[in-house]
Amino acid sequence: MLNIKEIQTHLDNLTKPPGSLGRLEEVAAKLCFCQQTLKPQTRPRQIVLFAADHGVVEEGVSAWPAEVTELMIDNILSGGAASSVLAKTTQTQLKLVDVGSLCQNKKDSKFYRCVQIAKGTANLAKVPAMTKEQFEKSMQIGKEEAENAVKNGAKILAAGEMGIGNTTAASCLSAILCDVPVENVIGPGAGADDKILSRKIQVVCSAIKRIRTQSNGNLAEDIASVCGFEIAAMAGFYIKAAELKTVMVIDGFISTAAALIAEVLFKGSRDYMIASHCSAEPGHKVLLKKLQLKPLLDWSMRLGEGTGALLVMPLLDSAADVMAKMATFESAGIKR
Ligand SMILES: O=C(O)c1ccc[n+]([C@@H]2O[C@H](COP(=O)([O-])O)[C@@H](O)[C@H]2O)c1
Ligand SMILES: Cc1cc2nc[nH]c2cc1C
Repeated sequence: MLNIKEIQTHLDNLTKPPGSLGRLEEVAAKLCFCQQTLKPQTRPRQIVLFAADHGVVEEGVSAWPAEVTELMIDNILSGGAASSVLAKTTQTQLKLVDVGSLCQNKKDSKFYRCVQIAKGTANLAKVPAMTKEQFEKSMQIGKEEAENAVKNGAKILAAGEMGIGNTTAASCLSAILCDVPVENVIGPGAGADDKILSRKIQVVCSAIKRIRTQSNGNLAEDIASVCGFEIAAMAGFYIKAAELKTVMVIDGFISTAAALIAEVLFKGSRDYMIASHCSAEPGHKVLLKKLQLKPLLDWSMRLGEGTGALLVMPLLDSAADVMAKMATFESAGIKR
């Protein structure tokens, strides 16, 4: 078993003042510890984007109509989305899994899987978004995706999402799991104006109230009642990645809500997580704090789709290369 002390000793033997590569050293150490080697690998790697729709959109909580989820699925698969572009730039294989969008027809792409649990969740403002069975089924799909990716050789995993309305679900989850006031975790999502925002606050407050007054104490059921199929699938994906001791890069607000579900249901998952960035969505900070993860970037991004996770892949490449390729003081003949 390679321990942190041995990894740190190697880092300090490399030709640089100890600690002078700052957080790059932290990332390098995490890769080494998770992979149990001083020569960690960051390729091949895979990002799986989970897409789904949300019944709560009918309450007027998003600046966009639900149809945009399908249009973006098409865009992602045909290479025009930010995630498609960044996946190419960073040489990360991208797959899209539809776990519950409103799409009627299957798409024609080898990087696509359609396993719709339902055509969107139920409206969480009125009823539970999904049953516990649907929640478990979504998690299972995520687990399968992580398992397949690792079987196919992926050394680094990332998940992302596409789902109009999913910041409302993620806000509910954040308020429940972090036990903070709703105002601390609600933001404009994909561009809500003041009117939409105040409706969103009402909807989230009443869903939380319903859970707090009607919960039978089963946390998984409470989570399911405000979750999204793509969020549950990402949680399953992260749990399986942790079980397989594989490093996973976490994206934005919604992905981090799923990461917290994973940690709650499978303690220790966070040890394999690297937080790529802190989104402009206010709840993201709250979730990262709860998970005790320090994001690599704070670039005011708020797109989702796995874009933050993709953006930091070259940082992981650099960390791995530093570890594996730098000269040591001894090999370079430098006395300390
Ligand atoms: O990941 C984030 O931090 C993030 C922050 C704001 C919005 N999004 C994306 O915007 C969509 C949800 O926004 P909304 O306003 O429809 O709930 C969904 O497709 C997410 O990928 C993502
Ligand atoms: C255009 C658009 C692209 C997205 N990608 C992720 N969420 C999104 C939301 C919208 C509205």
